[in-house]
Amino acid sequence: MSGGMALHVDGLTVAYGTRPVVRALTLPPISAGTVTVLVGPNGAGKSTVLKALAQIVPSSGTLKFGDDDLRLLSSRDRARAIGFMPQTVPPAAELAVIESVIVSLQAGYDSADAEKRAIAVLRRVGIAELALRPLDRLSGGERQLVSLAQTIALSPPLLFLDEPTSALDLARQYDVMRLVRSFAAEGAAVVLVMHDLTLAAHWADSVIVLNNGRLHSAGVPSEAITASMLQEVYGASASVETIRGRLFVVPSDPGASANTDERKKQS
Ligand SMILES: Nc1ncnc2c1ncn2[C@@H]1O[C@H](COP(=O)(O)OP(=O)(O)OP(=O)(O)O)[C@@H](O)[C@H]1O
Repeated sequence: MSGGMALHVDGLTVAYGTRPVVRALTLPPISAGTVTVLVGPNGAGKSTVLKALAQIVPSSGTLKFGDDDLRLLSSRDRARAIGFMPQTVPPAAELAVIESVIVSLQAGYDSADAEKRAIAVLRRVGIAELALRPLDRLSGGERQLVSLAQTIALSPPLLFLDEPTSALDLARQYDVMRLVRSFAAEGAAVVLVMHDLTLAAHWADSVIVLNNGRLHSAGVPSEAITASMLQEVYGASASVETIRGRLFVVPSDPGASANTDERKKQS
């Protein structure tokens, strides 16, 4: 943890038109040096919360990092302070991968050494070999990794990542989660939206459960991810098992095991 700094979200409210989507949301302080995962059903308001934190959508309420009011930052200071990775990767401009990272670097710094720094960022994300490839000729997963590289380029102390592993294969998911932990180890406060609760439980320090634009519960993964929460918030029948000290969400749909038995019989 870096000196007890924390992100404070108090009374956050967001409306699209006249429809409130996030309602007076107050979160537990999100400490620098930790990974927090925001979970909840489709439409709960997770992406909207991240966008409000990154000030991509207008909102009201308090947003502070330590003593700094995030709403008062200049656009350059904001680019240095906040990295936001959207759920949907923006349409590919006609740029090479390395150029897209240089553009992100230039949002916060003068361009000295930008190329060298961009290469270091691509290495860190494990995609240096893509440097000269045009963005619009990448696979979905490659494109998502480039989006992550753009987001972390300026090493911001606040990282907001919306489903950063959704297009990735299993090994790459683990790579990205390891990377996320390393940003936290270097002092960042990282907030991710994720749907995979088992993956979230393995990597997060805290889990925040959103339901219908409000805080349902929050805590360490074993406190927040429970069978009763899954039933209440998702309407899902599942149990939460601990295997070798790790938490797993296991569906209790009897149809699922019947299918498995059926498959065994057939093979
Ligand atoms: N630009 C927009 N204009 C109007 N309504 C929106 C807009 N974006 C989202 N919404 C609505 O706001 C609510 C919250 O959406 P949001 O994307 O924050 O949910 P989410 O929890 O991230 O969902 P998902 O898990 O499906 O990505 C939804 O009802 C959605 O339809």
